[in-house]
Amino acid sequence: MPSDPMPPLGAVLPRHRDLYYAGAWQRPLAGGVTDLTSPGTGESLGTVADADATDAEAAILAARRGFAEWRDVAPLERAKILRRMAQIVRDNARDLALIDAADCGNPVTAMLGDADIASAQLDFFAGLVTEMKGASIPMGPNAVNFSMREPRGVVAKILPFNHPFMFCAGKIAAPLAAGNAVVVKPPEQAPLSSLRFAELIEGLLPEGVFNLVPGGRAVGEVLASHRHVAMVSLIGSVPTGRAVMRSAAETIKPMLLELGGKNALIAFPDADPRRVATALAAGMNFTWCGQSCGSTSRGFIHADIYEAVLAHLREACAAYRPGLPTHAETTMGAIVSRTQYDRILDFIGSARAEGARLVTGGGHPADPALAEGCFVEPTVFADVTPSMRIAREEIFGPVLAIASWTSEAAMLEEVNAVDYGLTCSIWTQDLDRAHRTARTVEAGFVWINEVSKHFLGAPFGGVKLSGLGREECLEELLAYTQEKNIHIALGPARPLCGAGA
Ligand SMILES: NC(=O)c1ccc[n+]([C@@H]2O[C@H](COP(=O)([O-])OP(=O)(O)OC[C@H]3O[C@@H](n4cnc5c(N)ncnc54)[C@H](O)[C@@H]3O)[C@@H](O)[C@H]2O)c1
Repeated sequence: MPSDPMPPLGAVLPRHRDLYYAGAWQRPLAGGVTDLTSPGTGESLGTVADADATDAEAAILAARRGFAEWRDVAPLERAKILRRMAQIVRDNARDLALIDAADCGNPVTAMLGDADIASAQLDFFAGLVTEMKGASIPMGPNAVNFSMREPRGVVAKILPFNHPFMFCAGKIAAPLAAGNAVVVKPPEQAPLSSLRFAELIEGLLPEGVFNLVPGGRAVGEVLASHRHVAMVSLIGSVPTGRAVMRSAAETIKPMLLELGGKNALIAFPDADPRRVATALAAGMNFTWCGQSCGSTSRGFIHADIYEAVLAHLREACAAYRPGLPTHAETTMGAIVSRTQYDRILDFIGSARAEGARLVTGGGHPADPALAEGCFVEPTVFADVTPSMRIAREEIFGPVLAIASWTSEAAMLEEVNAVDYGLTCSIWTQDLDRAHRTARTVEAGFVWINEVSKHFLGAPFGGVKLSGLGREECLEELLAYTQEKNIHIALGPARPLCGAGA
């Protein structure tokens, strides 16, 4: 918990509400603006620019010019600038966390953790700049053949609403470290922390290297389809992933996609029911209302420990109490928007109608202080069957669906029956069984007797519909590079022969 009192929100909000490109603040060319509302209180947060396609093109052109300069900055110089950005994030963590709390509804104290993660990512990729290595290939005494890695060019980063600031600051680390210029499209629901970040790092990078275009889908579509964007990276939903792939097809753009999840937590009969219950609550990321791609929103609990786990689970969920996101003691925030709130309540209604057993939660909290905000209690349904909507669809809300099992084979079939494949958490004391299960589940990131955590350096990403590529590791840096092979003929000139096709 922060020791100093929280500053007033008005003192930390960004002064600039426009676009940032070519090293300066720019008005949207068609003058578009959109209103922002705080999801915790329903209060207005003012307006912000709503960029359109022509704005996106202007930012891309600025980024092209920025790239021409940035690619030639020595890697260790680039690293120094990234480290300065990391320090700026640390120095301003509380203000950035408060902006996100007001704008996206996540609790301010938890958002300080987002600032830690973003600054750690900036430092991590700063440390990897010289790992963008090529290789030499033996070709005999009269030639030198080597490959080198180059940055790709302009990289578009299209971001979702659940960790606005962490994604804006942390996810530009790898492309910038590799020598690319970036055009960031922040989430339309919560762009303010990205604008504040742009203010804070103003002047640190050459003009056009970091560009920020607040707007909606129209901006994303231009970024994904434009011939001068060399690569697109999206964190978002599966339908948006498909749309981005279609937009990028014309220009054969490489991409990184971090998409949705409907992840499983599996408990075997030898697992401790209390620890499993705590893991189920922690794995749901109730702090930010389950609005997390990696949330383990499906619990598969062996029948032997099923009721014991459910009994502990009520207590584990009680640790998360919805409260005003900007208050330091709040342990669970608000849903990002009225649209998402209505969607989540609709899922809860479907679970009731389809006969799931409500264990805890199930609606808006009774606290009158929260009446105007988009709050939903931590909600758990038991006896969920595979055909229910809450068993199959990503809710992106604080709704956990639990089922009991007796046949390991049938349970694993059900775990793998969804088209998503991001994370999975396995609870057992039997190492053979844990390892066998980890090999069988279709997921890109698996915890054994652990849940929710990410580990910088360990590849994070999904299989099946959950995405393409891996982040938070060396592979992320390398994804923003392309290989060029160079062959140098040495010695006296010889007749050309054996020319390639
Ligand atoms: N795998 C991960 O690491 C990860 C992390 C966080 C969130 N997510 C996923 O994000 C989703 C929730 O976030 P959201 O509702 O903001 O997602 P979303 O897909 O609605 O929007 C994400 C971003 O894409 C933009 N966008 C929307 N349509 C577009 C189009 N046709 N072309 C280009 N851009 C477009 C949006 O404006 C926004 O900036 C969930 O599905 C969640 O699982 C995944």
